[in-house]
Amino acid sequence: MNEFADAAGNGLTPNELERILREIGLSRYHNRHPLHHQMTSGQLSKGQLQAWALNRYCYQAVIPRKDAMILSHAEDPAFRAEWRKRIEDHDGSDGWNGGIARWLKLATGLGLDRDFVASQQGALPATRFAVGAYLSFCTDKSLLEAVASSLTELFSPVIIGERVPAMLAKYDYVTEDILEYFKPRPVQASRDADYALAYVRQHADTPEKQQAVIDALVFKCDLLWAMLDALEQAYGDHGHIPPGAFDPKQP
Ligand SMILES: O=C(O)c1cc(C(=O)O)c2c(n1)C(=O)C(=O)c1cc(C(=O)O)[nH]c1-2
Repeated sequence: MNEFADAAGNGLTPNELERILREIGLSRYHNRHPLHHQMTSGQLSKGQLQAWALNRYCYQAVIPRKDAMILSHAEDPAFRAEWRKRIEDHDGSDGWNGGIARWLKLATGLGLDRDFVASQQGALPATRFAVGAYLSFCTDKSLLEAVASSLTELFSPVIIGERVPAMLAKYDYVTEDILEYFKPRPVQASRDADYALAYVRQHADTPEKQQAVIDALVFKCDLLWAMLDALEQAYGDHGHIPPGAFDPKQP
C-alpha cells in the first residue's frame, strides 16, 4: 500500500512537506533493499557485484541526460546555472573525466570490459525500462516534479556511507581506488539535494503540487527499488538471467 497517496491532504506547511519527504526516504529508499544488505554483509559473489556495477552504469549514464531535460524546462537562468553543475559532475570537462568515467573505472576494476559496460548491451531489460522511465518522467512531467524526483539524493550519503566501508572490508579485491566514484558524491549530493529541497519547499505551494512532489519521490524510490529487485531476480541463488543479459559465467 502507498501510505503517501493522500499525504498532502488539504495542504501542508513547508516543514510538514519536508517531514513527509524524509519519511518516504526512511521507509522506501533502496538502502532497505535485501540486496543492499547482502552487499554490505559480504554475501555477494564477484559475478553479482559485476552485475550490479554493469546495470548501475545505465543509471549513471541517464542522469546527465535527464538533467539536461530539466535544464530545458527551466526558464530561470539562476536555476540553470545551479543545475548544470550536476551535468558537469557526471560528464567532467571533456566527457571522460567525471562521474561516468569513474563509474567505468569501478566496473573495470571489478573485472568487466569497459566497452561492454559502456555499450549497455548486457544490462537487464528491467534496468533499461527503469532508467528509460526516469528520463521520460523528467521529460513529460512538470519542472517541479522532475526536481522532486531527484530528492532521493537526500538519502544517498547514507547508503554510500554504508556501502563503501563495507565493500572495502568484505571483498578483498575491492580497493579504495576502484571505489573512487563515491569519494566526492556525498558532498555533491548534499549540495544538490539542499538546492532541490529548497526549490520544492518554495514552489510546492498548493495541495495538488505538494501531492505531486510526494508522488514524484515515491516514484523515484520505487524505480531504484525495482532495479535491485531485477538484479536479485536475475542473479540471485535461484535466479534466471534473461536472454542476452550479462552472464558472469560467460564473460
Ligand atoms: O549510490 C547510490 O545509491 C546513489 C543513489 C542516487 C539516488 O538516490 O538517486 C544517486 C547516486 N547514487 C548518484 O551517484 C548520483 O549521481 C545521483 C544523481 C541522482 C539524481 O536523481 O539526480 N541520483 C543519484
